Amino acid sequence: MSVVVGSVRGVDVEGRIRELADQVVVLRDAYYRGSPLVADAEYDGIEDELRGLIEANPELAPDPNPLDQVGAPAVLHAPVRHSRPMLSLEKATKAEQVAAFFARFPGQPVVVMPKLDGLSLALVYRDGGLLRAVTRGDGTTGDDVTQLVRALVGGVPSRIDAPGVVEVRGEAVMLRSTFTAYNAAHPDKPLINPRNAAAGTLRAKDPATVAGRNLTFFAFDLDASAAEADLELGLTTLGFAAADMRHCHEAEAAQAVITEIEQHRNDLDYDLDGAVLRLADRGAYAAAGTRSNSPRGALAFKFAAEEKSTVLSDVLWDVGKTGKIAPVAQLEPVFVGGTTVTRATLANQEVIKARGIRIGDTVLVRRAGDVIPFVAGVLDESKRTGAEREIVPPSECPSCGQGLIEQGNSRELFCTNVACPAQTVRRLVHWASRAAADIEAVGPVWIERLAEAGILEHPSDFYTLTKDQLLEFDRVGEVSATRMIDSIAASRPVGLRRALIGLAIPMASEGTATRLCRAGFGSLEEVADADVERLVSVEDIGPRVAASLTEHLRRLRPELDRLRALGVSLDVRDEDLPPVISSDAPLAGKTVVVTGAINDPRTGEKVPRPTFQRLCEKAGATTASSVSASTDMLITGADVGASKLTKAEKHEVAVVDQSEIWQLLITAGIV
Ligand SMILES: NC(=O)c1ccc[n+]([C@@H]2O[C@H](COP(=O)([O-])OP(=O)(O)OC[C@H]3O[C@@H](n4cnc5c(N)ncnc54)[C@H](O)[C@@H]3O)[C@@H](O)[C@H]2O)c1
Ligand SMILES: [Zn+2]
Repeated sequence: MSVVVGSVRGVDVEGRIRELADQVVVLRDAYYRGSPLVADAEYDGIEDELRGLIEANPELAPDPNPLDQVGAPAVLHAPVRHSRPMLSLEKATKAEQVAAFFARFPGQPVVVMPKLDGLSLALVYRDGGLLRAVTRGDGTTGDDVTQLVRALVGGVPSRIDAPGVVEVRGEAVMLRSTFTAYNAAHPDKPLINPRNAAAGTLRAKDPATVAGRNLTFFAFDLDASAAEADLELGLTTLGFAAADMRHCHEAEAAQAVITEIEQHRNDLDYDLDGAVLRLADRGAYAAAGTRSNSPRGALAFKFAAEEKSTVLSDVLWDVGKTGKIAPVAQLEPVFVGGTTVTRATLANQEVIKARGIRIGDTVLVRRAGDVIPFVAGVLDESKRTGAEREIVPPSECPSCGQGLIEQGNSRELFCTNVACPAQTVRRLVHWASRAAADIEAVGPVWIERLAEAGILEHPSDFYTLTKDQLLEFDRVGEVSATRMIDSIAASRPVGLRRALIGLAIPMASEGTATRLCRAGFGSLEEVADADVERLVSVEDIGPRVAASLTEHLRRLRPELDRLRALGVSLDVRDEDLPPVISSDAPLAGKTVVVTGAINDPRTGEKVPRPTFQRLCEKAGATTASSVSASTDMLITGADVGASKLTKAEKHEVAVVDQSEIWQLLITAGIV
């Protein structure tokens, strides 16, 4: 499209190129200083348009061309020149571009790995000792951040077993778990996203000011005269955690790995914004050389954006099932994380205050996987017109009008009225939800109508509904009334675990319900009658959760009796008991590690690794994520990384092809 714009505007092309080039410079500068003005996806759009115009009109290329430059002329505290430039990467979004990359290097194996979203670091070792750690900077000169790296970055060995000068490059990321924990502990100064957090951490002048902001290093590049030719093997032999690399010999296999990485991007504890393809052989990579700002021997495949900016048009205060009143952002529709988002959470009033968010602001919205979209912060405050409005928390419940109470450090608001209509509806909707009783045919709209009519207040009321009662409502026929009654009836065997989930006890999670079942509780009444002491003896149940369980279940005790009387089972179900593994299970007592791509041999279909691991567990195995001395067996799928095999060899672990395990699973009747 950008090229069309250029040719239509004709004489304007030169002006447009200048405008875009200026924008790129300004946006990069802000970004590398730690306060981005737009989301990455929008910045990339500007670069793409500029690139398109310059390709169509090479004679109009600006001089200097910002697209030929890397990073930004950052403010450097302690400049260090790199041994060779730290470059950007050529970008691809289509399978044809992957095929073209393979065609350029016939016969060369390629590793495909996640493109981690952090910041790159060069680690220089001399005679085994860490000499310095340097940021990318403008690609030629970076900042010496050795002190900070020693204090805060995990995965950087202070000594390695290698002579002479060795340079390892990789990405320092803030793990998602660290990011979440940090923001929970510092509601007054939240970090906007893990990438920005990592970059900001290594810009600090004094490690003390960024305590707790721990980062993790994953290596993806190695310069050493006496190391293995294979990149991954070279890195892991020296003791570095490498980005998960998969060896591929042709474009199709690489494309499959790229797709797999994208599909599983949210199972990982770090952000990734794409996959990187790179020649596996270090010599071949070096021989391929570089362009003005990117190596020829690598290619970055970009994934769909998980962050975008949009306008916050309003804030509503939503009453939840536990009475919590939470701010919900109303957004101008924006396509992010694979769907169009119009609502996002704003957490609580303290978060709003800390992030300085106002109605009318251009905000950054983040949606990663199944995580509820949330407003991460305000972008570009200079866009404010003065028409923005403060976000004012309500002083009374938007549903029942009762005064609110504030709780905890983040001053969360609660309506404590047990008869609050909004809460009643939310609790009923929760009881009917899939994770609980799963009353599929009675959706939220119906629940609200039935509650308004006064015939639905407690979960037990579902089980007294009659077809005649339903037929009295507008637009309800015989068929839908029967469907609803049948669906309610089918939910009677709900059982201990899902009934407990359905009752939405504050602080009790789905995991709490699972653990109570596994700990030997036979019914919900038994949980309700247990004292705190017995509850805390269950693994992972602490005193606060136990107190909440006893308090709320005691209040709900009459409701449990009503449910029972109406034929609802609150007993533990077989499927919720710990699996019984007999000593003759085919993998009993074995600790196994699964690696590579797993396919069901009967259908040829791909099987996600966690699913296959669960099958192994059913066969008696304990699964682990990495090979160690206690591993009994490494189960290999297709395209296995060299490092796992080397490690298995080192620890004398049996390497077993997946086909043998499938055979065991089939014979034992597990699949
Ligand atoms: N929001 C903004 O205003 C703004 C402004 C400028 C740049 N940006 C963003 O910054 C990025 C700019 O590109 P860039 O040149 O910094 O990075 P890039 O996207 O070209 O990729 C190069 C970088 O990828 C990293 N990387 C992660 N995993 C890797 C792996 N396995 N192998 C090799 N490299 C790996 C390295 O740090 C390397 O420096 C883009 O994502 C862009 O959206 C945003
Ligand atoms: Zn209320």
